Order: sequence, then C-alpha cells, then structure tokens
Amino acid sequence: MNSDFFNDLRESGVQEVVPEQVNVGLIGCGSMGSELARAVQRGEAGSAKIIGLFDEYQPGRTALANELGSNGNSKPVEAETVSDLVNQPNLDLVIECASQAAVVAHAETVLSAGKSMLVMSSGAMISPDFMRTVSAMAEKSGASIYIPSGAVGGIDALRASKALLKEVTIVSTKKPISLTGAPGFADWEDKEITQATVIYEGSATEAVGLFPANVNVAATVSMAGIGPDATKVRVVADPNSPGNVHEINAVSKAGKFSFRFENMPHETNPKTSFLAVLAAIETLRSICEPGLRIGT
Ligand SMILES: NC(=O)C1=CN([C@@H]2O[C@H](COP(=O)(O)OP(=O)(O)OC[C@H]3O[C@@H](n4cnc5c(N)ncnc54)[C@H](OP(=O)(O)O)[C@@H]3O)[C@@H](O)[C@H]2O)C=CC1
Ligand SMILES: O=C([O-])CC(=O)C(=O)O
Repeated sequence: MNSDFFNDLRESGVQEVVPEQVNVGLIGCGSMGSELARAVQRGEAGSAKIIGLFDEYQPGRTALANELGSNGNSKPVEAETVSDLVNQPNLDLVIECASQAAVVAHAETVLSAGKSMLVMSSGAMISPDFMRTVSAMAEKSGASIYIPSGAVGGIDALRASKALLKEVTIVSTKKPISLTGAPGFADWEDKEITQATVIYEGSATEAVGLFPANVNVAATVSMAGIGPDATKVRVVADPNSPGNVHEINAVSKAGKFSFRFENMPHETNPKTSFLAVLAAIETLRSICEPGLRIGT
C-alpha cells in the first residue's frame, strides 16, 4: 500500500490497521516458487511470510531455504514431507508451484488439515471428480482454494459471462524449446520446426494432460468459463514467437471478447511466463489484505 496513503490517514487521526502475518508453506522451489518467495521476502505480498518449504528436488529446496535465511532473516523450515509442512505451527496457507502431480498427491493432506491452498498447476483441478472431492474437503475443513489467473487475464470477464458463453478458444504459442518434455510434443522432439506449426488441437480436458507444464492457463480459462470439454485449445510451436503467447477468444450473448498476452518467458524456465509469477504474488497479496477488491 502506498506510504503517502498511510501518512494521510495518520494525519487525519485514522489508525493504521496492521494486517496479521499470513504464514505460508511452499510446495515447489523451482522458477516460480523461488521468485515468489523472494518477492514475499521483499514485502511485495503484504503480510505474508514463508515459514516452510517442500520440494522433491532437495538441493533446490535447500538452496532456497539458505537464500531466504541469509542476511539475518529467519530461515524457513525444510520439510521432508508435505505432512511436515502442513504441521508447521501457525501455518495458514500452502502455495503449490510444483506440478499437476503434486496437486493430486498433496491437496488432500493440505485441505483436510484445514489449511488453505493456492494452486498454480491448475490443470490438476480440471477433473470434475477431483475438483468435487477437494472442494468438499475444503468446505468441510473451512479452508479455501485459490486459483490465480496465472499467465493470462480476462478470467474476470469469462466468470461474469459464464452462463451466456457459447464458445471459448485459447491458442497458446511458444517456442519449441518451451514445449520440450511434454507428452504431446514427443513426436516433434527430434524434428526441426522452422515456422509456426500446430502441435495440438482439441479440448482443454485432453490438452492439460498432454502439455502439463504449458497449458494450465487453458484449465483456468475453462474452469472460469464454459467448462473443460467445451473449451477449445490449440497449441502452436513457433521458433519466431515473441514469447509465450496466449490468445483467448470468447463468443457470448453478452458480446465477443478477445484477449492476447504476449508474455515474457521466465529467465530460468522458458515454459513459464513471468506474468504467472506476478499473478501468484498478487493473489497472495490480496489474501493478506482482505477488504478492497478490484475486478470480478
Ligand atoms: N496457472 C498458470 O498460469 C501457470 C502455471 N504454471 C505451473 O506452475 C508450476 C511451477 O512452475 P515452475 O516453477 O516454472 O516449474 P519448475 O519446474 O521451475 O519448478 C517446479 C519445482 O517443483 C518440483 N516438483 C515437481 N513435482 C513435485 C512434487 N510432486 N512434489 C514436490 N516437488 C515437486 C520440481 O522438482 P523436479 O524438477 O525434481 O521435478 C521443481 O523443483 C508448474 O506446474 C507450471 O506448469 C506455470 C506457468 C503458468
Ligand atoms: O506460463 C505460461 O505461459 C503458461 C503455462 O506454462 C501454463 O499455463 O502452464
């Protein structure tokens, strides 16, 4: 919050409300998790504090714990399991920045303990059965599940017009290097791609399994809007793509919407857009500062 704003409040005699610290456990200490943790430490996510870390890649977890604990700062606990993470005293929220598999493996442990969860690998939530199970668990334990907009925007408009939507398409274009390792890219790994090439066309339901580290955005778009079976996805490999580009087109009885995001890839993981990290930080900040909400 702008410091002039608080100065004005003080001068006018209104007392500043100090928000309570929100204690966070992080699953996934890779590109996004590390960047998010650094932003939290710089105070960019309100009153959040990272108190524990878990990553199946132990050196990554240790490196981040040491970095956060340097310069006299308190070092987060390195949890050996997600249960250990969840059992940290006063933990409020678990942030997942790992993989769809991590969400499937650990959501139950987190939510049944009454801890809220912010999910970045939103593709895991696309299965209606899984979504029903975890939502019921959260409802029972009083926890919340947060799914940030991630590497796209326009989620607010899709949510608002949900009942009136007739058609939603998302086209995700990335450089071939950003698609490597995806099951849906297996047939292309050894081929030279010299121009924009459609790699996949189908539903969001199928796309998130074929490109688990590339089209979580399609899952988020589909859950906000017309649903995963009806949301059409196209994945394009283009060596000349200006970045990770996502284009969303929606036709509804409320109008036609088009959104285009030409995202800068993250420095250490070109599959992930930097905007997705910013979206995670902003969601966390808004959890820490309940009150004013801008956008749907
Ligand atoms: N919603 C959205 O819009 C977006 C979502 N994403 C998703 O966010 C997630 C994080 O992205 P990013 O940080 O770039 O990915 P990285 O690969 O850089 O980091 C992920 C880290 O999590 C670890 N990990 C993976 N699976 C598990 C698990 N089951 N349990 C514990 N740790 C695990 C990885 O270890 P190891 O390397 O050993 O597997 C790695 O250290 C990804 O799933 C990505 O697809 C990304 C961009 C946009
Ligand atoms: O960051 C992006 O551009 C999109 C992405 O990887 C995802 O949705 O999984």
